[in-house]
Amino acid sequence: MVGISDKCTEDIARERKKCSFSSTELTHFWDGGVELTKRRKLLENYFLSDPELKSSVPLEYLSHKEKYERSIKLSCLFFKKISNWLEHNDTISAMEVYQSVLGGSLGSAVLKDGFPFAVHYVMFIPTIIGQGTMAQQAHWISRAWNLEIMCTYAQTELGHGTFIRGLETTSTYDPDTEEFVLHSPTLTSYKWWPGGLGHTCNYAVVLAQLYTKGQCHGIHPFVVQLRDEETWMPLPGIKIGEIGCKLGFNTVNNGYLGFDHVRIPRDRLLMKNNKVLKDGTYVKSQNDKLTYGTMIFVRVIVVRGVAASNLAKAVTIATRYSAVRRQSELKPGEPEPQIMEFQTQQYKLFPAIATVFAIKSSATWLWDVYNSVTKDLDQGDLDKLPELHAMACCLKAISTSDANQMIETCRFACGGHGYMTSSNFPTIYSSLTAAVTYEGENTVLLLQTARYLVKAWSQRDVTSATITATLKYLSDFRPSDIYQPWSLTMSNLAEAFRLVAAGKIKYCSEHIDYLIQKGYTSEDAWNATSIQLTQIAEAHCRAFIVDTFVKETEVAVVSEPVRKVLVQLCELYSVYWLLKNVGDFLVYSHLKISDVDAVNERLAELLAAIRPNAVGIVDSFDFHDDILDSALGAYDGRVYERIFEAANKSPLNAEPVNESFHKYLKPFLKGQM
Ligand SMILES: CCCCCCCC/C=C\CCCC(=O)SCCNC(=O)CCNC(=O)[C@H](O)C(C)(C)COP(=O)(O)OP(=O)(O)OC[C@H]1O[C@@H](n2cnc3c(N)ncnc32)[C@H](O)[C@@H]1OP(=O)(O)O
Ligand SMILES: Cc1cc2nc3c(=O)[nH]c(=O)nc-3n(C[C@H](O)[C@H](O)[C@H](O)COP(=O)(O)OP(=O)(O)OC[C@H]3O[C@@H](n4cnc5c(N)ncnc54)[C@H](O)[C@@H]3O)c2cc1C
Repeated sequence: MVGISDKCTEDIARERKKCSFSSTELTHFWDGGVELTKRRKLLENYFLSDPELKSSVPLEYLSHKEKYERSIKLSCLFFKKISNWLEHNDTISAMEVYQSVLGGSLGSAVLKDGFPFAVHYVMFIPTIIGQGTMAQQAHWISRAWNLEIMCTYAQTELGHGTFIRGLETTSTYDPDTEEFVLHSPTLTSYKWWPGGLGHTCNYAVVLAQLYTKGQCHGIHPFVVQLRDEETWMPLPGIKIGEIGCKLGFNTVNNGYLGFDHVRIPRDRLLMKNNKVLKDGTYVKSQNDKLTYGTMIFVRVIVVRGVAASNLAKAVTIATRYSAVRRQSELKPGEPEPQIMEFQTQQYKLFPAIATVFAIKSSATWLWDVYNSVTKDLDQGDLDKLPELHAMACCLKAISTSDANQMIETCRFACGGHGYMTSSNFPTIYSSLTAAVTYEGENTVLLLQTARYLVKAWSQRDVTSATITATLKYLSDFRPSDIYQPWSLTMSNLAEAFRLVAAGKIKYCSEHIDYLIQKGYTSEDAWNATSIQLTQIAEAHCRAFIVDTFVKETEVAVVSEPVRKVLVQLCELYSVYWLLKNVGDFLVYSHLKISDVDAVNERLAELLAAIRPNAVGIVDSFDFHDDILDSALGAYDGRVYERIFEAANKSPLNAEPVNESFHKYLKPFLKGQM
């Protein structure tokens, strides 16, 4: 084995030397500034240096029950440590600390397979803020924030996750006792999935159909106590448990919950938006979709906190591995090349790197818009809610779906070793792929965006004076029939994405109208167009992402070498997605068949240009080795030693002969069984 390590470390060191820009500067850009990098590192040192938060036995070798028990122990230690930090440091806000802990990176170094407390912070508290009156906020936020209670968000049921108007749990108001009576009338009405619900939480926001004076008013949020605060026993009428093993999230303690006529006081209905008065009178809010606010919040944070962050990890592992792994021959007789020299390998890695930066720039836009719309909502101004909803839906869907596919591609890029748990791809993949489904299944979310786009198309002339920035290209749209020469400038590429989106939206709208004229109902026409409808949402989202990325590269306060890298990545993102959907560009943009060769050439040039900087770029994500947790992706490149060390942690290697030999194999081989 002597020498292997040196060769790998030399290979990766050489990569770093040939980098044309400062990786540290790109880290600062990625974090949002020098100060934010400092703060992130401070927090990482504080948590990751604590031996109590490290585990000697890898998670995968524990039983399901042991995994859960360890996750609770580590979560308690971890959150205790957060409280200690916040007590003694006021330089970093609580919000920032929780973001970095729950935001997919720091937390994953401690609990690889997810936190049972995550939904408490990410959904319960935001729901109280968004849906509770001032008095309810004062009561519940202080209890939840001080960790006197542990809470979850119980919306999905066994029978319905997407179609939340179809939820079956009922909450019927009884004016005589001024209570609501919660009930699960069927098996399919059992709550199913909420994180931490199984054994970790004693309170939940429960979404249920509100009945008062014999009338149903649709789904509303109620704070419900599930377990006794001392004994943790389920309260009378509460049927509760854990839903069992899953592809991932096995330490999140997702649970089920049923109610048998459980009574709760009237003030447990969160009444910021809708109210039930003592006598049972229902008072409706301006917009019944305000009840859906928490979902928007989570969709917004998933884009960067889950999609970009997990893809960045995967591509860091695969790129570093590709710099030290040598295989095959490029030219006969020459030494085996680093696998990153193969153009096909570059095509697996570099578009994923570009996608991380692309998602990040859109995520920043989305977060800013979310904060500004939330302020408007507090003033009663709902004008920008539809645009926020439409963009949160498509960005959540496209970012998680791209990350899902690209993480798999990064695993493929690592050959057989990518399939080892010690590569960390299984955990990265399983935690990301869940996001394709949770918080709104992606197809369903794309159809929400499509609904907004089709509506915007029909109104584009009437509203062109007030049209929002993300839709302006629809009112500017002129079909691309008039010949215009194709060019590979960024402005032409961005324009081509807009033309494709607008052209496809126009086609879908006309197709729906055509089917309706043929006698379809509008619902049937919608369903019969829905494949293309999901594609218009994707096209709109891609055009938006390209546009946002281009603008970011123009205004970023960075040195010229860093800007050059960003521009190359932006162009690669555009060219890659153009070629993936080349048919659409031929139909709807100025691209002609005779131009396609030049686009393919440009792709090859960009891959070659990014090649020398690839390791430097992924280094700029600056993942601590404990966060990456990968035998293939550690900073020093000592891949083979780490794979070997990880294999020797297998409990099977603790003894030379396993007892199953004596019990079964030997009698079997000797014909005695
Ligand atoms: C730092 C990062 C850390 C992150 C860590 C995350 C870890 C957490 C892990 C897991 C958590 C997962 C939690 C969950 O999954 S909770 C459950 C989430 N469930 C869903 O998302 C359900 C999806 N379904 C829906 O959202 C809706 O039911 C629907 C698909 C939108 C359909 O609803 P409905 O049928 O009522 O609506 P319509 O289609 O008829 O549309 C009516 C109009 O309403 C508008 N609309 C819809 N939704 C919203 C919204 N959220 N906000 C604003 N407006 C909305 C829609 O556009 C229609 O408008 P129109 O004007 O056209 O009539
Ligand atoms: C890891 C994980 C954690 C979760 N955590 C929570 C939680 O904390 N709290 C909570 O309440 N929930 C939680 N969920 C539930 C999650 O929000 C739902 O699973 C999700 O919203 C999808 O709903 P569903 O499972 O009913 O899928 P379905 O809606 O049954 O989807 C099945 C298929 O039907 C298609 N489909 C459905 N409706 C339409 C339509 N209108 N048009 C076209 N196609 C359609 C979908 O595209 C999909 O292909 C979690 C789920 C997971 C996987």
